Amino acid sequence: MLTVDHLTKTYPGGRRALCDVSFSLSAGERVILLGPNGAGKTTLIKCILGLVRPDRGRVILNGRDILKDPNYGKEQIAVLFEEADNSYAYLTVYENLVYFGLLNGIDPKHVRSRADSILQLVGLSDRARCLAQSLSRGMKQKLGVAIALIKDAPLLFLDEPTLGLDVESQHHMRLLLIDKSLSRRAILITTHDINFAYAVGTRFLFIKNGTLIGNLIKAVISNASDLEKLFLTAVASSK
Ligand SMILES: Nc1ncnc2c1ncn2[C@@H]1O[C@H](COP(=O)(O)OP(=O)(O)OP(=O)(O)O)[C@@H](O)[C@H]1O
Repeated sequence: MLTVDHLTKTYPGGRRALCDVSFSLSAGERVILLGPNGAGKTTLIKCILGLVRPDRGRVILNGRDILKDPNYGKEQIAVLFEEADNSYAYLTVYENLVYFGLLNGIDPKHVRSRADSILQLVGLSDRARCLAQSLSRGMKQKLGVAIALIKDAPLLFLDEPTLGLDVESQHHMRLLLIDKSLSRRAILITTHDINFAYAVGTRFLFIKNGTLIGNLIKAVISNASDLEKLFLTAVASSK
């Protein structure tokens, strides 16, 4: 579905944020991007989305180069950035979903029932009539995911989706991401939470200093502490 091919990026006046990064992502996969602070995770997502222009490389989605055809990329990828407040404070939860559904081309005849089912999926049905501004941080995060999901894009990118969530909300986020209703999508997630990563991921990419230093499928990893050990070893042994 998605092929990232030799992406390289140096910010003006900065050091290299991405160095020859290549990987692929198929439908049904939940790929976790793990890396220390400043490793290049957000830059990678932004380059794929065309929000940051890479110096070199290609991003091929269903055979089309989305760096040359950014509208196709925007259509096909839903994204939630770290701590991004993507909702309108003075609309209710439900109104936000209907608004973003319509904005993303959902048929007006179906947008309400789709909003209902997404709210149920993320566990926000009982808050449907609340103003977005009245939600707690965790609930806002759920609304953010709901807004990303209503787009019905085959690719979903989530940048640190559990940041600031309490234990129960983290648990719900895990259940949501492995729910069978999302199983046909390809999901790319950045996180620093190893337990969450292991519970949700089907494959793990390790990145350090802009370079991919590991690409492991879940079958070769026994548990979350094994994942942590493999990650720390890869980070320690790369320059
Ligand atoms: N707009 C920018 N201008 C200059 N340098 C930047 C910019 N954005 C990021 N960087 C630098 O690029 C490198 C990669 O940053 P990036 O935000 O992609 O890392 P990250 O892995 O997402 O980090 P974190 O885990 O802390 O969110 C860092 O050295 C960072 O300082």
